[in-house]
Amino acid sequence: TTLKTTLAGYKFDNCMMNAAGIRCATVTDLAGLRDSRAGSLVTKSATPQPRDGNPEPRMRGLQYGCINSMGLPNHGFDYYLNFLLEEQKSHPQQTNFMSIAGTTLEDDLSMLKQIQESAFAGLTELNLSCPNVPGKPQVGYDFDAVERYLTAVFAFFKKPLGVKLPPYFDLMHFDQITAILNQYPLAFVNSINSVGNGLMIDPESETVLIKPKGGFGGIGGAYIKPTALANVRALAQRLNPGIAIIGTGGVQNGMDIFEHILCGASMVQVGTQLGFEGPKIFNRLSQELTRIMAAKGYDSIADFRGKLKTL
Ligand SMILES: O=C(O)c1[nH]c(=O)[nH]c(=O)c1Cl
Repeated sequence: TTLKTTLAGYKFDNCMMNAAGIRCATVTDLAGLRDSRAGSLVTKSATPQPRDGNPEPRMRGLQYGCINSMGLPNHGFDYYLNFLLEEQKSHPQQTNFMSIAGTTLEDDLSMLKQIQESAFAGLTELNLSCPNVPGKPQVGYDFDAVERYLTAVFAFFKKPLGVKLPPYFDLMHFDQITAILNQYPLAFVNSINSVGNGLMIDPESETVLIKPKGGFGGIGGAYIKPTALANVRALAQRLNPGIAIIGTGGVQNGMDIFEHILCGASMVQVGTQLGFEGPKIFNRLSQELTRIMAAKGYDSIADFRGKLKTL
């Protein structure tokens, strides 16, 4: 039984990795992921300059997941590109991802131009779905903007690139977004980001839990697995076969990873639960998934990827 996977022509020893934003903001965090059983790592979404992010408290663990309104705190584009370039020299056997989330198209294009001209040989994840920058709507919910962004990007960017999408909740929206995405040479689509602008309350103190945006924040964890699986499945059913899918959302155990792959994912990312358990979680998840596959008689994830049955 093997957990290895391929995505956009790149080989990974393990089909699981971190989700951008969780335990990946500093070199120490990133080295911890590299030294774990994860098959790859993705950096915290970068902006051209370092950002402090939103006022605290801005993230809270909950009974079945978490709420966050971090506001894109990060050490800036150069910090993460430098880490990834060093990694290529010290650990050439692992392919990594760089996540970028400019607050304007110009910022995204500027970072992509620097990636294009750099020696970075991994994959780029263009985050179109940060729900927590006050005053900035999610690009992923503005289909004309998605078209404008991808047309501008692919006018010059030749390295492997995918997009991180927000969750959609209407079958027409799945049709519309995939009709756009299928027009571009995307290496992958990563679905989903947190379910935006949820609200969690402390009824004792009759107060919201986080400070930014009156308490509104992105929801992650077990709460969002049904939405995540539906998005992975709907995209897999509609995207050109050349566009791989990364499944993200609601993963707590090996069976959740199995379900994402059954829906069509070639790589599965772990966020909230990684935040709770740390990179050692990939030992547990790998063991659990291996046991599930062995019990079902599957040797590799290709044996069951996308093979969800309907009734
Ligand atoms: O507030 C954040 O930093 C954040 N939080 C999220 O839940 N998803 C994102 O893409 C980002 Cl960029």
